[in-house]
Amino acid sequence: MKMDQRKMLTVLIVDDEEAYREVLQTILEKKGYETDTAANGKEALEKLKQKNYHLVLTDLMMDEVNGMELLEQIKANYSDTEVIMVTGYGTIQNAVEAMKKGAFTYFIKGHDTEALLIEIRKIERFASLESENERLRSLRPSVSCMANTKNKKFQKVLEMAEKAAQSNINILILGESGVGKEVMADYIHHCSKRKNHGSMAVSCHALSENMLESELFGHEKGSFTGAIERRKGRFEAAHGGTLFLDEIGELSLNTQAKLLRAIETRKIERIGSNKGIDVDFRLICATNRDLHRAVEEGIFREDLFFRISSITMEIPPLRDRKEDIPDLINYFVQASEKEMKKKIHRIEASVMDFLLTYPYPGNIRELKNIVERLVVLSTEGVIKEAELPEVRSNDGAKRKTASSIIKPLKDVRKEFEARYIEEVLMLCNQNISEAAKKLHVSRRQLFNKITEYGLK
Ligand SMILES: Nc1ncnc2c1ncn2[C@@H]1O[C@H](COP(=O)(O)OP(=O)(O)OP(=O)(O)O)[C@@H](O)[C@H]1O
Repeated sequence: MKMDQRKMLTVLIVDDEEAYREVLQTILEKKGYETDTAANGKEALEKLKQKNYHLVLTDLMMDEVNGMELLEQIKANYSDTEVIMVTGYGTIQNAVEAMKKGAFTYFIKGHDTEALLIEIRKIERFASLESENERLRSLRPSVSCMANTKNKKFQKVLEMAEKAAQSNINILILGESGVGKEVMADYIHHCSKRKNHGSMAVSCHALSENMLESELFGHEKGSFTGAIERRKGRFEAAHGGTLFLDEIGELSLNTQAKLLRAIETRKIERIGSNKGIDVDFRLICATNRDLHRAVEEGIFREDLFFRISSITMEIPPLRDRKEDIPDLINYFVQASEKEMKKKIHRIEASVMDFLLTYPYPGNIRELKNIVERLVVLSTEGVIKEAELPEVRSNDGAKRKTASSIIKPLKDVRKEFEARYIEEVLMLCNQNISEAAKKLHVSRRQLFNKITEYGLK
């Protein structure tokens, strides 16, 4: 049974001895548990109809539906409710029997109630643990979509992420634009002990150097024109939690030096102040840039690269994990239905065929956009082929969506680069050293490209 984080465990105490009911009620209420009482099994069943209880603490021997019968009814009809059987000395054998029938444990009347409280705390932990997972799922619906991946390579990445989440190690997430690097960073944060503290995301690409530094480190009032009041930066806001730096490859050398110092000393200074402020953060960075290359080109500090990449994981592009496309389509259709208050009853086979086979250069982001658009344009609950903004290529076989005609320049560059390298390799009989020489790049650089584009 789900337990709201703020709510306490709800307990129903069932005993025909009024004095004993009251003793237990007083003890449990002192611990902050919400309690109700019933004088026998029959009364308890009535109460169970009206309210959800996490736990029923029941005496074994009672008239009108005894403890064992009550247990059987609870396990049959309220399977999430735990039962602790309370017995006298002479009936321990029955208590053991009760556990076989699904009771959580038993408690012997007259024993130290501390033992009972320990068992109740266990139930409480289970309930809140379950609710935490539940909360996670409802907060981040995309997480369940990711966690249920059918792709072996991505499963390994997820396993690595879950393990890495347990430590404070710095993590670098690689992958093409739109593959879900930020979603992964979020997942790691929520799998970690830091989940109850903030997770701050900063895109290093979107801001100018000065703005970015002010965003990261904060500033004192009057430290620059426009700094009309003191402002805490993201490092401070992420204290105790996670700092996610997206597009880390875009940082200027200047900011890289400041970031390196913050990572090494775990201290930052607000702009306009030289007072060191302690900050405790887990750093997750992401990029779709080739950082090795950026290091070789001298535009990314090697020491910073080593610092941020204690664990590096690469999210495969969507075209390499096609087995996840059906779940993602379902997820985005449902999410769009909810958001747009529309109901989709049917997707035409040709649209489905397209969605399942399209190569998605823009990865999950592109799939999401296409599905959202299709749901908007749907009529009478049907997504039709006519709604697919398609153009047929000359041979009439391949279809492309309008969103794929105009692509980000960097994607086009990559596609061209991949095709060109492939051609040069062919001319050089797949000899990498020779091709590298002709292309004026190092053998390692070329090798990285070949791996990146999956050319071999
Ligand atoms: N597993 C998933 N389930 C549902 N939605 C997802 C999933 N992964 C990514 N998305 C969605 O796809 C879009 C792109 O995801 P995200 O921003 O995490 O990608 P990214 O790799 O960080 O992109 P960029 O490199 O452009 O920053 C977002 O709208 C995100 O919500």
